[in-house]
Amino acid sequence: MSASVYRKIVVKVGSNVIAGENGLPDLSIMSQLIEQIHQAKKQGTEVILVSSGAVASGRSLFQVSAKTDTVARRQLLASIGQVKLINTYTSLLQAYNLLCAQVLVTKEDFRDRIHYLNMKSCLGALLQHNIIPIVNENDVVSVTELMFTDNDELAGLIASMVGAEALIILTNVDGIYDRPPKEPGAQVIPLIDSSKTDFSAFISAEKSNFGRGGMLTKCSIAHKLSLVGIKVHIANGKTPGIVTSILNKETVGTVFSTLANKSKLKRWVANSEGYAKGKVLINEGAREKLFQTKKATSLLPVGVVKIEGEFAKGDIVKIFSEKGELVGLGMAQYSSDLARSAMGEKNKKPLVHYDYLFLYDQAESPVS
Ligand SMILES: Nc1ncnc2c1ncn2[C@@H]1O[C@H](COP(=O)(O)OP(=O)(O)O)[C@@H](O)[C@H]1O
Ligand SMILES: N[C@@H](CCC(=O)OP(=O)(O)O)C(=O)O
Repeated sequence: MSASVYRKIVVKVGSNVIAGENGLPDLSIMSQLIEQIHQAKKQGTEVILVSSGAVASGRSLFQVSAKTDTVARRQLLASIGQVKLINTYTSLLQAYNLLCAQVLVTKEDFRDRIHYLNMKSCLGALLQHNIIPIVNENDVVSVTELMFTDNDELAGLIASMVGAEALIILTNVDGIYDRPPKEPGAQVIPLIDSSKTDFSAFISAEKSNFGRGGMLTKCSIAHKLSLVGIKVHIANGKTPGIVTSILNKETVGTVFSTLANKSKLKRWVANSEGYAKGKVLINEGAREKLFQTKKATSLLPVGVVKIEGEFAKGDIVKIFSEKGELVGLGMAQYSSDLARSAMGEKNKKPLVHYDYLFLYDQAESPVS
């Protein structure tokens, strides 16, 4: 058996892969997936599974009355269905003498560095003990604005957190097509240059029956992960042996090229955009200095022209150029009040230290 191309991967499986035509979980697909995870582990790859499918599983157990409102309906189905989903994985893994762990998370758990580190050490301990973490959103408490866009976003955050080399997104199409998949002549794009950010030319907002975010979310996550050196594969989870094929370097599905590797701290910052508390506007001189110098440069108050919103020490802030472009993200070293008083002044402590500064550096060349 050849060694896998990756040492650590996150595999995300969508509701439409887990669920058959009738919306109920498809046992043969799930067992195929588990068999491939077992195979990957034998090839020396650590695997974290991010699995959707709680709502679909709930549907197979219980019929919610038509009068129940949409939020309660989802909570009900997901909370009932998650038990079945994890039990199904547990029994499928038993055949290989493997244990799994249920990890249910919310957006809040990614909000600050302490929560983030707690979750990270739990996942680390599970992997160390050869247990497969199976992650899903905690749909009981994650409602409306507290929700992740979808589990693709969650999987991206997990991949970044654990320092995975790749995220494999298993969906119900063969990859990203050069036009809506049902259009005649549509072809899968094998490799996408991650420095591109506009995917709207060939990706429609169309979603599969039970999907939440659609293909555009997958692309924007793939783009973000490529900036921190994580490869993203998008492939059809219903195709037998698909994970094994990817790990054996076969050309299947779509892969996003990666850009230069970044430190773990920068990975965390890079994936924290959704949690930013305030905005920092910098002048052109500061922007040039941050981008052009070969030296590690921190963001100093002298280059800051405006602070918007309130933030505390340790919060993530968005950094904008004077033209209004989002140029980066950083962790503030002090509060918005102190930042306002230091703004424009020389010889002040950096507002964002270089180690906690992530710049959207489009100039880096892809290293696919
Ligand atoms: N260019 C494209 N290539 C592939 N899929 C596309 C494209 N444009 C839109 N889609 C839609 O994206 C869907 C996959 O996203 P989604 O429904 O969120 O799946 P999942 O449940 O696996 O997360 C496909 O079924 C397809 O309908
Ligand atoms: N947490 C939900 C899945 C939500 C979700 O993002 O679904 P999908 O777009 O199919 O990955 C569930 O388990 O049913």
